[in-house]
Amino acid sequence: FYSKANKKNRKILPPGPKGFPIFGCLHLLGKFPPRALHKLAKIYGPIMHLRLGLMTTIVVSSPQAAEQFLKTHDLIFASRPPLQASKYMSYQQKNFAMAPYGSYWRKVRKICTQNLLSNAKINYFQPIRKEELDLLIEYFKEAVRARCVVDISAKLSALSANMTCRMVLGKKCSDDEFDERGFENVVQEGMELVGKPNLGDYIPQITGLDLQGLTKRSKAVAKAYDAFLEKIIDEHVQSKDENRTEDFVDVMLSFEGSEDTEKKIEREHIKAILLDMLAGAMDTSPTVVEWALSELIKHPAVMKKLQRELENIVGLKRMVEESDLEILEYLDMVVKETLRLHPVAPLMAPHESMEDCTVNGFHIPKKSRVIVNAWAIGRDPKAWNDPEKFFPERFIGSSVDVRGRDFQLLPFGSGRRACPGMQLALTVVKQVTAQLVHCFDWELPEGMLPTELDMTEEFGLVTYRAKHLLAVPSYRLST
Ligand code: HEM
Repeated sequence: FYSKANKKNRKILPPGPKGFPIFGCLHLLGKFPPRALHKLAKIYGPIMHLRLGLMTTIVVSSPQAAEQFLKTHDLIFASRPPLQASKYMSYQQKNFAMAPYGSYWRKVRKICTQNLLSNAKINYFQPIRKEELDLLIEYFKEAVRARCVVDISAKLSALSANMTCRMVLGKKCSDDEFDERGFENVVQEGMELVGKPNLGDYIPQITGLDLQGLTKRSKAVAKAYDAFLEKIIDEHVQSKDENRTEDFVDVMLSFEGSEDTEKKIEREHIKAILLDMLAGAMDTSPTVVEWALSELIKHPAVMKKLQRELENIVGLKRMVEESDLEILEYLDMVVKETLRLHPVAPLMAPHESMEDCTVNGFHIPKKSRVIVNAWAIGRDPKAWNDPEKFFPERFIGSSVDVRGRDFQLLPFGSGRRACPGMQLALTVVKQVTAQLVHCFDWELPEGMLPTELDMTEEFGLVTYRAKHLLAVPSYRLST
């Protein structure tokens, strides 16, 4: 009787590969973990258990399983695990993206969504985005005159840095006011460090050894960030210009002095949140545009079809305006298809369970780390026909969207921890992609054929192209 009852009450973890003592399955992650985990999920199933170091990790790899974790049991999985990189670079996880679930996270999410990421604020910053994009178009027009190759990846990254700094910090940031490596490089290094598996996060007993040198690098990046943010905040505090338009730093500083304990936040919180907004916006959107352009160059028929849509709706006598985006249906499909095959945060951000939970009959222990493999979900053959093919037409007549309602397409996540910057991101991605495709034809350098374009991915919290996208523009408009 006892043995029967025991069997009945036994908690069964999801299936998964057995690992080595101590290291667990860390060696299975390979160079590009989303692909390695996708392969393992084909063997063990869409809810898989792995021990990564000493940490219980659950990997979610199908739309149905993702719905269970991000909708049905959303609250239980709404926290984040502690990570070394965030400890050093985000002031002991005082930022918004990695804060554990609770009242602080709720307060910060509200401040950010109301004061930077609401539709009203996005519209308010529209002239800034237009000015910066116009400058980029002028730069490419110069390149047309000089008939030279341009580094699209580098220019997109600079465009995004300028737009983001102006929206968040109220001004562009030149490299010379940062550490000698330059602003964009340090932010990119920070993103890389957050995304790279750090052994200390998986085997806490060896954290102090810093075997990969990642903690040392995180501390150096944190020091550069801190000096920079202190300078920006001081400039805002000391500014006597009464005509200056209020930016996000001013808003955050108004909470520092708040009498209301519900709203009050300290200087370290402000710096951590500013960093989140910079990191959240700077690298993600340009990377999506970079992948979209790569796919369009690789698929000339899709490029032509998108250019035809722009010709019909916008015409060749003017550039694309943000107000045109609503009715550009094929552009919407191209962006969705890009995000399906290249979700720039392919493993999202890690979630952590706050309680024991049972999902599909499997026991998920409290404090498990949960990884949702958006990269694998976008390639699930049960959800997508011919999943490896770049084919925007698959969205014709389909209501599937990227906003977190449809679990087969999760580039921005879903549920409580879903991306709060989605609306801003989609506006920027669509506007920049449309403008570059409308204003220019693009040819690969040195006679390279579209089929020869290297599409290798470089894994990190944001997955970039391993090689910069280079191309030669020629101008299309009649103005
Ligand atoms: C195309 C661009 C972007 C993509 C693909 C993207 C994707 C994501 C994803 C997948 C997550 C994690 C969701 C989860 O863990 O469940 C996330 C979280 C987040 N994103 Fe984005 N994002 C983008 C742009 C932005 C922008 C422009 C901002 C802000 C200016 C931003 C700020 C954040 C923040 C603060 C979080 C953490 C939310 C939380 O933990 O509550 N993102 N994003």
